[in-house]
Amino acid sequence: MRAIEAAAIDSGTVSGLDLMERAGAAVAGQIRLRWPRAGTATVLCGPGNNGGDGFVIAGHLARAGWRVRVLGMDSTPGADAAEMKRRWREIGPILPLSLSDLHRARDSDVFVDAIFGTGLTRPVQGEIDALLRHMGGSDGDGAFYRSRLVAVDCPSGLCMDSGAFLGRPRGPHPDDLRVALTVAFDSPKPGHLLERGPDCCGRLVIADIGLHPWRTGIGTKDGRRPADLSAIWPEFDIEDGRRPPDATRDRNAWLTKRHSVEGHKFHHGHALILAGGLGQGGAARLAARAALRIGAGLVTICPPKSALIEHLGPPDALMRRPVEDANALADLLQDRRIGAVGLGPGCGVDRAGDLLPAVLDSGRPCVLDADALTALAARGFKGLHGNCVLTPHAGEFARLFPDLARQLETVPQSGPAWSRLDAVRAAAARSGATVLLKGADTVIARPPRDEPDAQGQAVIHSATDIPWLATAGAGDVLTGIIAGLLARGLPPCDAASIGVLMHARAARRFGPGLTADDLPQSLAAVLRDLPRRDSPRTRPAALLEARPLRVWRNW
Ligand SMILES: NC(=O)C1=CN([C@@H]2O[C@H](COP(=O)(O)OP(=O)(O)OC[C@H]3O[C@@H](n4cnc5c(N)ncnc54)[C@H](OP(=O)(O)O)[C@@H]3O)[C@@H](O)[C@H]2O)[C@@H](O)CC1
Ligand SMILES: Nc1ncnc2c1ncn2[C@@H]1O[C@H](COP(=O)(O)OP(=O)(O)O)[C@@H](O)[C@H]1O
Ligand SMILES: [K+]
Repeated sequence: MRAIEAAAIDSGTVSGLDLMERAGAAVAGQIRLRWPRAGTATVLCGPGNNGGDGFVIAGHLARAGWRVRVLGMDSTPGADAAEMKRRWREIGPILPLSLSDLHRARDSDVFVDAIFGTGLTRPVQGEIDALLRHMGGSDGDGAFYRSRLVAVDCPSGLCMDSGAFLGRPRGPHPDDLRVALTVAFDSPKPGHLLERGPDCCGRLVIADIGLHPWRTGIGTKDGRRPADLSAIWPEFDIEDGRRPPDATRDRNAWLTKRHSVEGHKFHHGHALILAGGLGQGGAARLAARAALRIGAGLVTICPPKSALIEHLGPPDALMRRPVEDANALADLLQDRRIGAVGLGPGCGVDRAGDLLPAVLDSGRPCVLDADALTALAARGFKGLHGNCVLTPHAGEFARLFPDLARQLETVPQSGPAWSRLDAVRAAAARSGATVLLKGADTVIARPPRDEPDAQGQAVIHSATDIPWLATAGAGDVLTGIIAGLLARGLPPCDAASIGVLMHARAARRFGPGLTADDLPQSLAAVLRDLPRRDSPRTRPAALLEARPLRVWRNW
């Protein structure tokens, strides 16, 4: 964000003061939209530019007829914030940013948290810490403040790179400041989507402050985006927010129409799903059904011979072929038409460990999940290659990468804190495979390549609005979706990212009461409704509301 802002300011087209004015105006506008009757507002201003935004907000609300109280610090901010502070002083006083002055402001309809934003570098301490904890609720009236709090960029104390509160143990904490509305600028940041972010930010609104040209590269002097940003801003696509960009619509057309009119089923790929012993077949069958639904031309499920009987029922579209051991699998994989392999769900750790070398030696794109990950943790990463996708949940991730998982649990003492994004990128670099860490805040990273543009590309997918997706077998369905997309020819990181997106959309579309069995069926409806080139524009692009957090973000 800082690099984009710097590029915008360096271009001479816009000044820091302009950006601050736009940011403050956007927040004031959101407040007036949600509290249409002018009331009483208390604006809490910190020492930096976040505080600068606060002074702008105070001015806008005052001019709109609100009674505004500003609490601020006795500090000398940078030039832009100092100018905004000076302008506010022409309108009203600045009271001390203290707990006692906050208590005197309890008649307020709205409290604006403009204390810290993206510039937080260390845990908050002293009087401001006490004030934030009071509003958070551990020793105060949290529910009272929560319904009235509007955060500028983020709730203060939250690290925007990680979604962790600096100085606090990871995970929910009674002191965490949770707000009703967060207005952030230009784009959601990782901290809005990861860990505590979604819960603490409340309703998240992304306000456009005119930085697109420097995000996408249009309008910079040499016509390119700043080089160091290319890896983190390749795509921007918020579901339901606005008409999808061309790349997304091309992708949607590909997903629904398949390749060409002349194509036959083999052109749409053949996926192999390996299954386990008798009585364990459900997980693999879920994966196989999902691979069929996402559009693989053929899907074969491969249990050992003794378990074949378990797979004789529907779906009839599924092919069955017994695979006894690694040799049999290696023979089968001589067939070049088999485009991808799914290994792990319901396989049994021993069988998965036995079959794993044959899968890896074939060089075939593969998804390794569940028991295959446990087997992998025991044997190490040798043989993994760039066409492998690992799909661990948190427990499996800790088995595979214990040091990275431990680092994610330490109390962060400085910003930017080590994040899930960092951990998954490190895991991808170490294993040489695409890694997908499952959860409400799924993170996907591919191993770094030599080209600078592609280095460490990662994706965050937020599914905090669909808790019913956390149901037995949902992960098996995801394995099948990704295997199906790999068989259809998508590169591993794309197959993983698009797979997660389709998986979540299927759950969202079905709604509460979902079981994993419903997901493949629901996928058909999702594919049917994907916006395509002729889809109408649904909302103006200026304000993107990302709540429920249906944010698909490619970093
Ligand atoms: N740049 C732009 O063009 C635009 C930026 N915009 C806005 O600016 C925000 C970012 O501004 P920012 O970089 O000034 O950081 P901010 O979050 O205000 O805090 C920094 C201050 O806090 C201090 N500090 C840090 N940690 C602390 C602690 N634990 N306890 C105590 N102090 C602590 C730190 O001091 P220092 O670390 O230097 O000692 C510094 O003084 C961004 O979120 C958005 O709202 C918009 O206006 C759009 C245009
Ligand atoms: N709180 C949550 N909200 C939304 N989705 C979740 C949540 N927790 C987990 N998920 C998703 O649910 C699925 C569960 O997969 P997994 O843990 O492998 O379960 P299983 O092994 O039972 O299939 C994953 O896609 C994961 O991202
Ligand atoms: K803030």
